[in-house]
Amino acid sequence: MGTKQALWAAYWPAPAKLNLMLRIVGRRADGYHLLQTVFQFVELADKIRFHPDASGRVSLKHPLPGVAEADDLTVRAANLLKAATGCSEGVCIEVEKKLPMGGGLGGGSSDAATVLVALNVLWGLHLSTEKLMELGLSLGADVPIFAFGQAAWAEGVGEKIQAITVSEQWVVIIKPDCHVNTKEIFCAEGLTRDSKSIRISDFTAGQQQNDCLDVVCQRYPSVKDALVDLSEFSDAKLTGTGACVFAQFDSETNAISAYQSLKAKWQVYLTKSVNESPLFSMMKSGDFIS
Ligand SMILES: C[C@@](CO)(OP(=O)(O)O)[C@H](O)COP(=O)(O)OP(=O)(O)OC[C@H]1O[C@@H](n2ccc(N)nc2=O)[C@H](O)[C@@H]1O
Ligand SMILES: Nc1ncnc2c1ncn2[C@@H]1O[C@H](COP(=O)(O)OP(=O)(O)O)[C@@H](O)[C@H]1O
Repeated sequence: MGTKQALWAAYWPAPAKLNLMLRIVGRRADGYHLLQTVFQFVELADKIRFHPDASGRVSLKHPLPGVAEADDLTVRAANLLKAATGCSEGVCIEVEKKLPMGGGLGGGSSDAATVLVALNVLWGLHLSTEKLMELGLSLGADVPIFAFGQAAWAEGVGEKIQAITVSEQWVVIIKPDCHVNTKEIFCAEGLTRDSKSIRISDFTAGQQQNDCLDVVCQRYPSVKDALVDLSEFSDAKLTGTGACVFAQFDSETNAISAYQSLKAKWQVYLTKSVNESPLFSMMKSGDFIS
């Protein structure tokens, strides 16, 4: 890893995730749904920089519109780390937001995980990945996968995680102009909640449905429109509870051509899927971007 100075000057990536499939296989006593899902990362990422604060306070350089500073997942993650370790350090967190909020790409959860992983290094806390994942789970169901950092098969509410290798491809993502409320989808009457549990080999053999798809398309017509438009180019899927939809391409030329055609009508992103989170790739390579 780089020198202390290089680490404090670095921009730490907080990548988006895709759910390559999502099955709802049951429900816990507290109402939370039991899932089977496959997570993979993409190179598209928020970027986070940390500035030491001798006062011991945790603050944000640029609060996000519509999110109170104390509710921001990055601030909550840093305060959680302090409470769990008794660390008296302070930090000002600077987030360069690239990921659309509330789009099913997990940006807030990823920001929180990057704060946990980065401050563990910057503050010299030496917490294990398992401990960071456990702390992350108390912030949100999607935080542990980002602290784990490898594409994974996940069960439970997303906390029982097993690394898998899936093919890395070019990806085109459309963010429809709507905000899907995750809670509303999980509360919907028509939601499939009794899918049969499958094995990883079933997923590999092609069982890759997203059980939220029908309910999301009924309630959010622009998600359905985006799926129809993207399907012209490749198999299109919903990530998580949406609103984003994505398609994978093994040819860069085909991905660029889809991106070019769609961008007149949609907010669209061209990126690559990766099995190792760019956060972990950066830490392993020691190639810190400042
Ligand atoms: C569905 C997934 C798949 O990756 O992603 P998103 O598309 O939302 O990002 C996640 O499990 C989302 O996890 P997370 O982002 O932490 O969910 P939250 O916003 O906390 O959930 C909002 C509400 O949805 C319901 N909920 C959420 C997750 C779950 N497994 N069962 C549920 O019933 C609960 O009522 C919860 O209060
Ligand atoms: N640092 C953060 N970045 C994004 N959203 C945040 C953050 N902190 C709190 N939030 C809240 O979390 C919600 C979900 O954000 P996000 O993780 O981007 O979406 P999703 O879970 O659909 O992928 C946002 O609408 C916002 O209110």
